[in-house]
Amino acid sequence: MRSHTPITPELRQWILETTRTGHSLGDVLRLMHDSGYSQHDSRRIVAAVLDMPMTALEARLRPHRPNGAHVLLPDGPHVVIGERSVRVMLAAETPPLRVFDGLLSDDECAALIELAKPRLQRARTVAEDGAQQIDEHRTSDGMFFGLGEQPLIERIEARIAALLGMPVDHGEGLQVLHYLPGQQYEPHQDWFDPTQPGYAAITATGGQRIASLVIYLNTPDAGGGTAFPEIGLTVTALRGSAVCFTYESGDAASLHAGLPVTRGEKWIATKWLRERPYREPAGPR
Ligand SMILES: O=C(O)CCC(=O)C(=O)O
Ligand SMILES: [Fe+2]
Repeated sequence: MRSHTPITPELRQWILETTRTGHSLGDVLRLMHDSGYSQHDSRRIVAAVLDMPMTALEARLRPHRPNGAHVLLPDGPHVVIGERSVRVMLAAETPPLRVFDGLLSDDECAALIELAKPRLQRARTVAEDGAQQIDEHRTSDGMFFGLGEQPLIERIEARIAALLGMPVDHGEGLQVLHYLPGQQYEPHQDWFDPTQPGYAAITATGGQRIASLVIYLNTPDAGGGTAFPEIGLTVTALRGSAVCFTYESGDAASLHAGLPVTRGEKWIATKWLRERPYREPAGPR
């Protein structure tokens, strides 16, 4: 049995007052998470105090999506897409997550690395004002392919769309990242924080990010897995396999990190999906 955090009278009072004064359930859960409650505990407590079934609470947290686009994570054990049979190796519910094996062939992985190599630059993150910035928390080198830029990219994007049930045009261009020993990507969320000043600009085209797919293009000699510290899970980086996780309701549990490579190198390709069709902004990135 999982041990349950007790609901103190003060906490009960605070939840009732905060929701009564017009704050959303998302706000209440965010504040609880900020003061140290796990996502599971805060949802359970809020549902109990407001006398709502968990499923009703989860439904209230899900943003309205007028065009009905949702990522559909497959259950497996196999997903057959054209000539390929992709294996579903692991599933989690919070965050919704799947590990896929055999998503790309060894030849496809090698070809992606070769295409990316001459175009690598120090990877950037999105600053609070929406601008691209160099970030000490992300020490890898990276580059973006344009959507459908080459036949190989087009084929991979079509496979991802079929695997996740999302049209190709909801995807940002595929990003390739290269990590050397010691390089990592510290714990972060891929979705954009709606409270940050640059949010409107970043989401003007395509809206919020709703899911991430990280594909491993090689197998590091040691280290370099993708960790999900909120749920105590580390996905091993293995060539051709991938991890996909969704966060349609701005899920705190989707916190993740690219662990330091301790020996060898690590190559990944990341596909971020948007809630609406996305066209890449023109100009240098
Ligand atoms: O390197 C990894 O395993 C994770 C990469 C990642 O989180 C990202 O590209 O957003
Ligand atoms: Fe990420």
